[in-house]
Amino acid sequence: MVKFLKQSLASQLDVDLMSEKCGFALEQLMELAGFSVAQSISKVYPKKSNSRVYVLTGPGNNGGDGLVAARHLSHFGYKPKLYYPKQPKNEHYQRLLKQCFQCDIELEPDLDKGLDQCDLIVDALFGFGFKPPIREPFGNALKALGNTKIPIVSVDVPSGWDVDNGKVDDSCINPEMLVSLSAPKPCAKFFEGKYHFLGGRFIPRFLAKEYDLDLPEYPGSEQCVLLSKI
Ligand SMILES: NC(=O)C1=CN([C@@H]2O[C@H](COP(=O)(O)OP(=O)(O)OC[C@H]3O[C@@H](n4cnc5c(N)ncnc54)[C@H](O)[C@@H]3O)[C@@H](O)[C@H]2O)[C@@H](O)CC1
Ligand SMILES: [K+]
Repeated sequence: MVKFLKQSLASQLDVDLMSEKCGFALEQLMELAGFSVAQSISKVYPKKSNSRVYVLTGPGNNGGDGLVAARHLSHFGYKPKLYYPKQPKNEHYQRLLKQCFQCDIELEPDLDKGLDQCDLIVDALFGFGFKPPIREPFGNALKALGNTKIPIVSVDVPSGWDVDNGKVDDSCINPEMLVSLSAPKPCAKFFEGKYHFLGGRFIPRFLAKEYDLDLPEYPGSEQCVLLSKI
């Protein structure tokens, strides 16, 4: 079984990946992370019955993964829409959003309407950078996700959960699928959904060793691996 990467170490790993030590750019990692999320979704939710995907996109890199996943899902034949209430001004995010628009992905700022008209939700609001308490408008969005019956796919961390300790109360969201990125965070121990994937296949072997990560084998050239299925 893989080891869990607690919040402080996940941030440190991120820094190491993008330092001179490893030489990655954020754009590269995010592309691979988001692609692995889209690929995981395509393995579980057939596009015929789950084509309308509402991607809830947060203000940080977890949201960036959501934008990348939305673009790839569109290429795979799904019909994503975005909830993106806090759009960062920096060029990287502006480019990711433009790429979504060029794939005919629209914004749906009306949360109720977006949830009403989708078959699948991608929760890309917050990952390992989340620090409670929640600030609006995201409290509202999480409340809506906590009440819906539509399946939720959470990117890296179920949004609103404590990264190291899991659910903070009964109103927390219950994703059906979790795609952990690079390595599962400790909150994944409390995940009770059906499908737990690992994606973000970019950790160099020496770094995995340094962080004492026992990563599973990815099958062939796949970008994701199913860790457990209930
Ligand atoms: N090393 C990796 O594995 C990689 C991780 N990536 C993604 O990057 C994520 C981490 O990204 P970040 O460090 O940007 O963090 P997040 O995107 O998890 O969250 C940070 C953002 O959320 C806001 N925020 C934090 N707490 C809040 C609260 N209580 N209420 C409202 N807003 C709040 C912050 O102001 C910031 O904009 C990972 O979970 C993963 O999805 C990938 O993009 C790239 C590589
Ligand atoms: K998330």
